[in-house]
Amino acid sequence: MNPGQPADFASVPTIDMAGLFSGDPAARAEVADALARAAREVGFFQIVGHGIGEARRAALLSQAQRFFALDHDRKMDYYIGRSTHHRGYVPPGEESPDPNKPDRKEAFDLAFEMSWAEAAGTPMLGPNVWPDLEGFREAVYGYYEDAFAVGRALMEAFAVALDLPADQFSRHVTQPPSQLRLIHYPYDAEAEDAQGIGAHTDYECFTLLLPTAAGLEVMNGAGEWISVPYREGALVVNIGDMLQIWTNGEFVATSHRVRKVPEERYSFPLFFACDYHTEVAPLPHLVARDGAANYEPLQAGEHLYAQTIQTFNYLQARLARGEIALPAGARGTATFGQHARHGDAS
Ligand SMILES: O=C(O)CCC(=O)C(=O)O
Ligand SMILES: [Fe+2]
Repeated sequence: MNPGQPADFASVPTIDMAGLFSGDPAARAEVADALARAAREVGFFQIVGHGIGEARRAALLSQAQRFFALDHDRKMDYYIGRSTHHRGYVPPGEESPDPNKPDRKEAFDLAFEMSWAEAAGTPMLGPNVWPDLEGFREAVYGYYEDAFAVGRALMEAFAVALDLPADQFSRHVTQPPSQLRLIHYPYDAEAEDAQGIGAHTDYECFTLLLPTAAGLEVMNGAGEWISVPYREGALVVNIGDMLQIWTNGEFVATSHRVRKVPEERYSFPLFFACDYHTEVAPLPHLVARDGAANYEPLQAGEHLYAQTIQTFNYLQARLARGEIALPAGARGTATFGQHARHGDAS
């Protein structure tokens, strides 16, 4: 298999991860192997048996609906362009993986809760911005903590499946810039094939996404778009750039997109990152096995920051005014993933 390339898969597998939480080593190994196989061949899978209950998921959705139903002006009180460290409301048109095609979506962005002292001036880190809505913070951050725990279990299972110590990756996860986005894709019958989110890979280690409907499509090794079916209560997991590098391309950061939605849709991705200052380089034993390192190392937080600067209008404006700078050695967008090679036309 080519490093960083998925197989010509025709569907996205579903894996029951409950065995990971059992005390039975054989059950844990079986789940870990299934996860690693999917990470290698598809870069995407759905998980059930993750233990995040219906009440938790429903509370997240109802708070997101409540927030997005506010007047535009009220939402703009929390505009991300007012934040020093990328927290708050992202209005439609603010963000575009392809600058000529802005996404048709709005979002609310938060991340790992941290004090200013802990953030110590690091870009992307700091306290969250919370809307003045009773119960919002508890519901949303409660979901964050549950999904974060599932992410940690997955990360440890990936390490075990690669014959590494269980904490090989997770020891780099103490106060990471892992973001939870509440995304709202409004339905607009008039919109002419306006994409929900353009083709891209995710920048972090992996993403855990809770959607409310189908709509997500992923690109297989042949350049064909494959739909991810909606499965109530399942989380969609996909590998991001950092785990592709760490595994020397054994796990693939698969390109994905959301086209014009046929109905109103919400989705809640948690982008599971490692700590800002982590150097992510192909692991030595995988380089030895493969005979070469397939990727240059990158600095986790800087990769995230550089990609974010390149896709958000307000950060582009700060860059143009000289208020911020792109980290040295920043990769362009679409460095990872197959969509640049195949083109992202349907
Ligand atoms: O809404 C979705 O299903 C996909 C969202 C996504 O890919 C992202 O936010 O990176
Ligand atoms: Fe994504």
